[in-house]
This record gives sequence, C-alpha cells and structure tokens, in this order.
Amino acid sequence: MSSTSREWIRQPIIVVMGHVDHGKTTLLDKIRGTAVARKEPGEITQHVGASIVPASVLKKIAEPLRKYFPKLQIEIPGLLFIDTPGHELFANLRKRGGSVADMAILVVDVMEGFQPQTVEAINILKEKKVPFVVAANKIDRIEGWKPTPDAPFLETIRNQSQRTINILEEKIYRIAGELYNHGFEAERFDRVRDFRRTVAIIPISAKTGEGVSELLALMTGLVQQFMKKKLVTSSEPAKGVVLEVKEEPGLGTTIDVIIYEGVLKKNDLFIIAGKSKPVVTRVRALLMPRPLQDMRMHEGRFTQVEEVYAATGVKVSAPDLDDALAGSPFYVIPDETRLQDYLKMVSEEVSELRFKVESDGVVIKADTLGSLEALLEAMRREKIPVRLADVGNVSRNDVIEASVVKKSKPEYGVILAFNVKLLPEAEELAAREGVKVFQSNIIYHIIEEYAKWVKELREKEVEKEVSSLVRPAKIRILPGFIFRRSDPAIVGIEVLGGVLRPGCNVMRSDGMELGMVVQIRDRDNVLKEARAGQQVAISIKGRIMVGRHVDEGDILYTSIPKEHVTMWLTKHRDKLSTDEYLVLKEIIEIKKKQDPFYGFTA
Ligand SMILES: Nc1nc2c(ncn2[C@@H]2O[C@H](COP(=O)(O)OP(=O)(O)OP(=O)(O)O)[C@@H](O)[C@H]2O)c(=O)[nH]1
Repeated sequence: MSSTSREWIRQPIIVVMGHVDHGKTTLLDKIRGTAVARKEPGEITQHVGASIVPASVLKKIAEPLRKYFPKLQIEIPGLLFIDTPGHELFANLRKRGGSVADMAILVVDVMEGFQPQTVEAINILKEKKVPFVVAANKIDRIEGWKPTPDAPFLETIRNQSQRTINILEEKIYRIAGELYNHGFEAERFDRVRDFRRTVAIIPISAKTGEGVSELLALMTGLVQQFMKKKLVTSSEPAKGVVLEVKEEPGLGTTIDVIIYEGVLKKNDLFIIAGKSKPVVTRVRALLMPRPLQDMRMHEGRFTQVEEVYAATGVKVSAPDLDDALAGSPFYVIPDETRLQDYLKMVSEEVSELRFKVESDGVVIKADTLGSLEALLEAMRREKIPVRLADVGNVSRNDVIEASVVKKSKPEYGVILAFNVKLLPEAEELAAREGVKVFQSNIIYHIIEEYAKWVKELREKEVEKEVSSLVRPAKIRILPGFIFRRSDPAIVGIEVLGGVLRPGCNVMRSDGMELGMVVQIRDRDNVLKEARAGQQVAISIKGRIMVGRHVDEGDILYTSIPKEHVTMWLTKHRDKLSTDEYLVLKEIIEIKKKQDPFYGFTA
C-alpha cells in the first residue's frame, strides 16, 4: 500500500430476492422513497444500477428505535442497494467462489409463504454464502390489520387486535418452519438471541412502510457487528463486477459496474472478460446519474466524475466494450508490467465457466457469465453432466455437439438455454436431428421442463423394454373347440391368468415346448392380446399336435425365456399385475425342473 493510501469502511452491498410478486420492487421503491424524502440536500443517493441509503438517513430511521436497540450507532457510510431485484442481476454480481453482495433481503409474501423462487433464492444464497434476513411482506393484508404508515413494526403491532396478532404469529411460524426445512433456524427479529445462528424475520408492509425502518436498522446493526472487517477498503486500484452491458445514445457500448473495493479513476487501465477474449482498455469517462432536479437543465441522464470510491455503481465508457460480458470480473491494472498476470487471472476464471469437454453431457447456453454460472450450478445441484457451457445464442455448432451426445446418451443430447435466442440455422438443424432445446428466462423452468422430458423418455424406454418381454399367461384348451389339430393348430382357449400375446411360445404344464402363438382371434376380430377371463381362438405353429401332445381341457403356459424372467423379477416387477405374478411363479416352478437357475436372482 502506498504512503498516500487511506482506508475507509464502505457501504455493504445489498440485494433483494424473492418470488415473483412478493413485493421486491415495492420494497426497493419504499426504501428509496424513504431515503429520498428524508435525505439532506446535496446527498447523492442514485448510483448506476444501485441506490445508497446514506448514514444520515439511517440515523434518523434508527432514532425511534433507540428504545429497542439502545446500542445502535451508525458506523457505516450507508447501505448500497442493487436497484434491480431478483435472481437475474444477482447472478451477475458473481465473484469467484461467492458473490459481491454482502447481504440479502429475502422477501416472502406473508399470505403466500414460500414459493418456488423463494426456495431457489435460498439455494442461491446458501451456495454463494450470502447472509440474509427475511422480510415477511404484506402484513397490511392480514385480516383486521390497522395500518400506521411508516411506523416501526414493534409500535404498529401494539395497535392490533389479539386475533390479528395471532394470525400474524401463525404465518411467521409457518415461514420459520419453511426456513427450518432448508436448514435455517429462524425467529421474529425481536426474539432472536444470537443473530449468527438465527435468521431474523422482520414483518413489514412495503406498501404502508410499516416495519421498513426496523429492516434497515437491523441490517445496519448486523453488518456492523459481523462484517465490518470485510467492509474495510482502501485507495487501491478498483475491483468490481460488470452488472450490465448497455448501449447508450452518443456513448456506444458502456458497462455498468459495481465497485466493491478501492478507487476507480478516469484513464485507469482495466480488464474484463469478453465474448472471444479478455478486453483490456482504458476508462474514457465515469458516469453517474444526474440528480433529478438537474435533469431538466442539462442534456442527458448522466454527469461525468473524475473518480469513484467503493462501494458504488458507475457507468464506464471506454473503447472496445462491444464484446464485454455481464457478470465478468472488473480489475484495474495498476501498471502495464502486470498485464500478463491479470490476463491469466481473468482467463482462468472465465474458463471455469465457459468450457467444452469430450464426455457425454448437455449443452448449456446463457446470456451472461453470471447466468451461465447460475445455470452451471443448477446442473451440478441436479447432477446433470455438462459437455459444453458458453455464453451466447444457440448456434448450429451447439446442435451438432448435442446430436453427437444424443447417439450414445439420448437424455443428455439436449440444449438448455437461458435467456438467449435459437438462431434460425440452429433451429432447422435441431428439428432435423431431433435435438430438444429447452429455453426460458427462469432457470427452474428450464430444469423442470428438462426433468419432465427425461422422465417421459425413461418411461418410454421402460415401456419399450417391457413390451419386448414375454408376459406370463396361463390358458386352458376349451373342450369342444379344437378347430385344427396341427400346422398350425387352432384351438379355443380361456385365459386363466396373465396376458397372452401373439409371438410368444407356449409350453405344457410339464415344461414341454409346443410352439408359437401366431394369432389370437375373437370370431372375425384379430386381437393384440387376451387377458384373464377372455375366451378366444388361437393358432399355434410348431411341433404341437392336438390329440398327441395336448388335449381338450389341458393347461398351457407361456414359455418365458430365462433372461426375460430375470428382467421381470429384477427390473420390472411393478409392471406385472398380481395375477401375472402368480402365473410367473408357476412358470418358474415348471422351468426350474429343467434349469435350477431359472428365475434365480442374486
Ligand atoms: N397490500 C400490499 N401489497 C403489496 C405490498 N408489497 C407489494 N404489494 C403489491 O404486490 C404486487 C407485486 O409487487 P411487486 O413489488 O411488483 O413485486 P415484485 O416481487 O417486485 O414482483 P416482480 O418484479 O414481478 O418479481 C403489487 O401489486 C404491489 O402493489 C404490501 O406490503 N402490501
């Protein structure tokens, strides 16, 4: 560190996650509204892709809570909220082995409880080791709720009837139960004794603002208590992550970067991952949103600054950003002699996510490095092997890779594509090769659809295998129904048990082989099968001669090959009805007399 370097505590970076419609955007608006309405003049709260609730606002919010949190002193410069909620942008906040986000608010609609994306968010937060609190939102919708706008929860709860309180308690208890199922102890925030072991649930209404001040105060307290060290940064070259790549009128392609360490200055040399190779370029301009009141007076939404400090969101304009990848690491290169080290570092990191191997596995494509990583992690979780992982639209080459796999492992010969297009020539080839492409902008939909398809595929394979096996059947030759004695013999029979189909051999009850059932008829109708209870005519081709080998009233069985019996007993026992199983046991007894290992399974 140089002698001029200085240290400071940066704002923690906070994300809002949760199921669709549970109130993420409303909560962020409320938080920003709170911040904007109560901020001192001159305080900048709008960053690029993020908003900062400054310490001055936190102090005011915490004031009414002093009686509950007597020791709460504000030591951080504020809280930095990523503006776009949900998984998609969260994925781009990636950092090798973790996330740039320091903390998350998991929004759960108190009326609906856990939903699929709540679970998905929990899994992502767990995987990325991001601590979180739960905002149990929409408490104003609880029966009989009497709202006091913007009041702390612990105050507004005192105005509610016992019945309303009981309903709320029951709903919080349910959320705590769901969290427990996912491996977390949880409790209403004011009852938590140890915040390191228990997830705090803060009942709030993003609409009325009730509880929001406690949510902010609690996060401030948690961050100060448990991650102050992590928030110390210094005037070192900046480190960040590319949140989004955007075209801007007059500026060309720009990148929105979240800086989590150090200082970024105009003209700094930096490196990011690009579509084909890492991009090394210099900052042309650093752009911050213009405060609202200035917008009318000046052209454009942005204003230039000379330097920015962590933590912040900033738009970077620079040459050669057309190939930039969202979710890429962003490093300022302190001096050009270190360029090779940085190139190696970025290439290595990217090759963990974009790769091709020669083994059987699916092809995955995603729109950003962040979403690719999220998709890759979902694959690991589901134990689905990956052959090719890359950023970009689904191309002809991707289809070729999948079709190679399809030949040996049909279930992996597919493409899973997150938020990207299927190029026309790829679509054409996929249709021709029968390669399935699963596309969505929600990861769990892709996985669900794929899992459903695999299940159907396996069922079809099982069906195919089962239909190739000779089924157990026991039949009796009906007296008075000998139509022809031999070559082929044609007799009337009754099926006593199991299912008789054409193509199978039949034997006597002492095991003597008689020949193959060629046709089954019911008067003029040719049947595909005959089941227990049915009386039909069958033709049998083979050595059988009625009168010599068999006679009226005799019992015959299907002669099941040894390998088929083993398959029935080991793999497809559930595909036999009870009466078929009983017949099978009789057949085994007969066959065992000639082959003691018939029907033997280890
Ligand atoms: N009554 C009530 N309604 C709420 C509250 N918070 C959000 N809503 C409503 O719930 C609906 C969904 O809220 P959003 O904030 O758009 O939810 P979201 O989670 O951001 O949804 P997506 O962005 O679509 O994922 C809207 O109609 C909100 O007005 C709340 O505290 N109380």
